[in-house]
Amino acid sequence: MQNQTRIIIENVSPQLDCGANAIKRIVGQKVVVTADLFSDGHDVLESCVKFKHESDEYSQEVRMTPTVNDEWIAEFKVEKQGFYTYYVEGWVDYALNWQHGTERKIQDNQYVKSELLEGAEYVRAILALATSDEVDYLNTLAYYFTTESEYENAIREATSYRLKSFFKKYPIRFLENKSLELKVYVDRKKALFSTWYEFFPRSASPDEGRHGTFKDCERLLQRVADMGFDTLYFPPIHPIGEVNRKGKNNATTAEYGNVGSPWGIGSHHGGHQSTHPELGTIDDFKALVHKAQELGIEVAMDYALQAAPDHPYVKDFPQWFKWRPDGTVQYAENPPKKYQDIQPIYFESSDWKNLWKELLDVALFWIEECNIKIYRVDNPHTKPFYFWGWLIAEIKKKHPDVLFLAEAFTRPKIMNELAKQGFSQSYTYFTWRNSKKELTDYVEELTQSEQKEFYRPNFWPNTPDINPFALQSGNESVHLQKYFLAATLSSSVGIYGPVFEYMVCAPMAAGKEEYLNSEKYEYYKWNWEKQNKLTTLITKVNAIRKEQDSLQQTNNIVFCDTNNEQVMAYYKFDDNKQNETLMVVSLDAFNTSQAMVRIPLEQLGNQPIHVTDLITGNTYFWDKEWNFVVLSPELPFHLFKIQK
Ligand SMILES: O=P(O)(O)O[C@H]1O[C@H](CO)[C@@H](O[C@H]2O[C@H](CO)[C@@H](O)[C@H](O)[C@H]2O)[C@H](O)[C@H]1O
Repeated sequence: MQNQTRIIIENVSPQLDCGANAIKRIVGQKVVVTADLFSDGHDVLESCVKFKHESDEYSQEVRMTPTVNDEWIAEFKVEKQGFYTYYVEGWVDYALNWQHGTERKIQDNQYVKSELLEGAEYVRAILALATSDEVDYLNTLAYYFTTESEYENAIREATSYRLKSFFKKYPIRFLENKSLELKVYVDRKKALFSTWYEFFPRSASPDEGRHGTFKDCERLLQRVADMGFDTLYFPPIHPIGEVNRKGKNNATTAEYGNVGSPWGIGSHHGGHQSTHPELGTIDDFKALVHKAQELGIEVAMDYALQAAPDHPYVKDFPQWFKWRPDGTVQYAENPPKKYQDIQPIYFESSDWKNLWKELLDVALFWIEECNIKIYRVDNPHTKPFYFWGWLIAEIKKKHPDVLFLAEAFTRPKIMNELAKQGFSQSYTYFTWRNSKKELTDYVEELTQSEQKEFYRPNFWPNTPDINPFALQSGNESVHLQKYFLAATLSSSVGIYGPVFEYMVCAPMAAGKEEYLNSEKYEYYKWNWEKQNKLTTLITKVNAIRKEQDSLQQTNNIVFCDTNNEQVMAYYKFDDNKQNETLMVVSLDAFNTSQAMVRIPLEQLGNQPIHVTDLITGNTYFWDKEWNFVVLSPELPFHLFKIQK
């Protein structure tokens, strides 16, 4: 049967893949919904957005208002973690249409007796819905509209705002139409705003030549907290395989005493639900996580689904690996990288249900036993998308607080798909974006395309796998720039800590982006007491990020023109425009840079501004559109708070 609705609803936004995937928000954010709505003829339309949290029985609704060219808009706030659904509903509002037409006839001095009788029908139709204190007024109206002697009162009330508000409140949704149901997934704030520090727990020992322990890590927590980091990410903490163990500098054979790569998980000491004996016990780890929490730090664990040849899984569940005719398993790879010390999990195994359950149990074990709430997921793009969709949904059902960072450095569509499958944050190409154009284009792509709805970037200037060419000079100014850019362009930032802070930079070989003597294959003794300019400025920038709401989100950004290719500037604002900042960064690590910066006058309300550099405390008054700045390699950025 043909649907008789007269409303066309098109271009509902935001939406992802026709509702197949959810957009993302954090608690307290708004979803601003727009849609095109129109019908044949000239009748008055009405529309609303209906939304509902998965735990609610009933939907709530907000009315849409027309903007231009048949586009309508409304917004709603998401208050709880988990899924919300929303859709647009539209109808021809015959009551409002009646009021609109009657008003025009009255203005034209026409006699509207028949229209008033019709109006009485609309008034009676809403009587049943009205509250007791509204009923009297509506009854009076019905009386006026049907009584000749009350004609003057009737035409006054027929055109009144009061009646209009009744029709708005109790709409008669005749032959309404509705859009597809869409989804938004709501996370806690940490999903959007986080400051990560990574170190290898085995390098936490203060004693030369001694393997670090969880207890040693506890002593470093205060330092991490003092620097303003809120997320401490550890590479895997499980027993490390002894068979095929890697040696220093990625050697495929280990020498006596080599500690191996922590991602080579599993040995006779246990697998993914055990801790490396030299780091300590599960109780020690629990104590560390607890102490970190007291200092406002969440410990993020690595979730790396692979097994060393001597992992207990290999013997106990051989069906979870793909055996070749020669009785071996092909080692794992992330081309061109070769991981000769680990075997990939076979997700298509005929025993896949038990396998998947086990992998879920691993994640739940650390969540439920040790209160872990953040996972950095190793190489998710080498495992099936549908597995991640399932796993994340299963965990979120019980623990909506748990967040997942996708460590996938691969093709853009694959990285996007992982985010759509539920990853809360993702690594990015920031690490390799250096010039003003590269950085601007990349951030605009992340914040102005559809990606802004589902992909939460986490900017890392370096990782244990990536010693980027840009940092290999060991130049302090470049390190300062990189941290500043990462921490102010994106609301989530992370560093592979001591190596970045202390500007360790020797590459494994010329033309390679791997670290020489990488901590991935040996432990270090760091002089954690050492403070330098980088430590001080990172601490300062992190403290400012905590105070300035505009730096706690990524999408509200506008790049500003400058007349120097080595100087970039960008303006950020919070959702209510209560907090506004302006960043100016020199990309020249060797020379003083001067530039004229064009401030975004329109966004600033076309008025003069005071800018206070939150790093130096200096204030400037800018009453023109173009303003002069000078930056030196010693302090290559301004972080201005804007005041009007
Ligand atoms: O493949 P990616 O570049 O995304 O890197 C991640 O996964 C790797 C495999 O887990 C991991 O590689 C390290 O561990 C391997 C297994 O022990 C070892 O063979 C590699 O030499 C070592 O780099 C990498 O660290 C991780 O970030």
